[in-house]
Amino acid sequence: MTLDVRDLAYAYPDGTQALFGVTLSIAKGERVALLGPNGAGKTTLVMHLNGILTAGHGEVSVAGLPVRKDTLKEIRRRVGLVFQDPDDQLFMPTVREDVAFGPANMGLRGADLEHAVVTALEKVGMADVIDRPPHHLSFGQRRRVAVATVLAMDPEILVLDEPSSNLDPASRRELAEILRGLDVTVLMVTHDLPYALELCDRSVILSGGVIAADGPTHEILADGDLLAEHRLELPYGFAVPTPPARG
Ligand SMILES: Nc1ncnc2c1ncn2[C@@H]1O[C@H](COP(=O)(O)OP(=O)(O)OP(=O)(O)O)[C@@H](O)[C@H]1O
Repeated sequence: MTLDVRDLAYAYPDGTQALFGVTLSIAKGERVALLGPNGAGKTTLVMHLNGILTAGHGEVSVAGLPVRKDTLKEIRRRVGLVFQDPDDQLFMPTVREDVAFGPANMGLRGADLEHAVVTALEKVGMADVIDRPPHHLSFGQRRRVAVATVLAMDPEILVLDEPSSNLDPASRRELAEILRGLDVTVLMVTHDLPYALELCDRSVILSGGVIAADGPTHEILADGDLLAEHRLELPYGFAVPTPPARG
């Protein structure tokens, strides 16, 4: 398994219990959507995946390596977290330096470093902005560069928080094409149910700090009662297509 979360429970220091024993496994190459209403615990779960939070009960491991204080450096290489706001991720004078930051920290230098940077930017179609300051780019371009900053580390799993938010329809579609084309395991937190359907065969609903459903996205999105129970809504008039029969 690329990601293994076992019985993870977590309460914030003020006593708010955000997770109540979450168990979730993701196999290599899967793309999984993490759905759920506001306050469900999605961000809290994601913050455990690369050790921003570690104080909970239970265990998280990435490609067999448990997330602990002494493994954090390697865990942060293995888990590429793309925040909702690219400006939380881009802080260097140029795109090149931002994308180089992670691999340089891992010890890459010279031609190897340049190769990692250029390859990551090519994967998101942003190689032509390599010398530009990130703050001169559009929001959609900055989001793609933010994806490149983590791809440059060659992660085991790419974790995206609301990847389609604030994107215009064309940028939204282009990012979906980029994500579909990557050869990487993906966990994507989203409120955008059509995006989950487009990109992820499997969806998990987290609600009230527990996993309420885990299954094929088209089945979950076709279950109106399940969606309503967890405050999930498809856009008006959106029909979930029936998947082709297997076998
Ligand atoms: N720093 C904090 N201190 C105390 N409670 C917190 C803190 N951060 C989040 N919480 C609480 O933990 C619970 C889970 O929040 P979390 O942010 O993980 O939900 P979420 O599913 O990501 O929601 P959203 O869709 O709104 O981003 C909520 O009850 C929230 O109020």
